[in-house]
Amino acid sequence: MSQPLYKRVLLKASGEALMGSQGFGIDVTVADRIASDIAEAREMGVEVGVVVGGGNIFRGVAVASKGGDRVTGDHMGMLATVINALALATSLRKLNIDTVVLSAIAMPEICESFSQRATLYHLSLGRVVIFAGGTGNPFFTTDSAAALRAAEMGAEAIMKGTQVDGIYSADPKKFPDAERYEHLTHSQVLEKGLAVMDVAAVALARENSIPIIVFSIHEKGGFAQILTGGGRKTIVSDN
Ligand SMILES: Nc1ncnc2c1ncn2[C@@H]1O[C@H](COP(=O)(O)OP(=O)(O)OP(=O)(O)O)[C@@H](O)[C@H]1O
Ligand SMILES: O=c1ccn([C@@H]2O[C@H](COP(=O)(O)O)[C@@H](O)[C@H]2O)c(=O)[nH]1
Repeated sequence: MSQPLYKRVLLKASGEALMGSQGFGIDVTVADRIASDIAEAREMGVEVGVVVGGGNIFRGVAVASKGGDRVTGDHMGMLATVINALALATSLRKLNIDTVVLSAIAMPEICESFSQRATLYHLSLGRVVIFAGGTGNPFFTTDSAAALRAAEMGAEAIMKGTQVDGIYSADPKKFPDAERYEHLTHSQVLEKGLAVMDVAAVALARENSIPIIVFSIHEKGGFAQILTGGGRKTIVSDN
């Protein structure tokens, strides 16, 4: 097995990817596959924190766009990320991977509450830590939560596992001729307005000098490949 380049990373797993071909909700076979990729990373000795999106269930803008209250919509979106976190934890535990869910919104009957201290404690015991509930605040996204938790857990990189295999000159789903970048700086992502990740997330990663690696979460074994320096991806770093 190749040596990983990182000891501790934050995986941002696409919520939308979890629905598979269903169009909504969670396809357990997809959750199981993503869990097996995380298990592979653990077998390599990499400490893993995970933020899961909620796009397969709910995004706050859906309420706002129909004249509803954005904050309530965002609360619904954050609850969606808790559902996804519980599903992914279930898939990991089926593989005997010790996993804990820490939520930014207290719900003690369901999971532990987030704190940096709890995070570092669970990581030190070799557990996968899944961060649920985003940042706990409306008007943010789980990309921002990923950058925030990466900084708090001392992650060496944010691995954004998404629907596409890197950052392109334009959204490759809308512009098939768009070209993939191998490498960008955080500032270039912001200056060029490349919308694969939101501005707040990229700015926070830049401020804390945390590289972001964008890759496709649909590739089985793709996460381990990226961790060892292979695979198709875009690397965003300081220079
Ligand atoms: N310049 C770009 N390069 C690559 N992807 C882009 C770009 N601009 C827009 N995108 C789109 O951004 C999407 C990723 O955005 P987003 O983070 O919302 O999705 P996600 O990873 O599925 O997250 P969620 O967890 O919210 O479901 C890609 O699937 C792609 O279609
Ligand atoms: O910190 C956060 C994170 C998320 N939200 C809301 O949840 C949904 C789902 O997250 P995605 O990142 O879009 O997958 C998001 O659209 C927001 O409505 C939030 O309010 N705060």
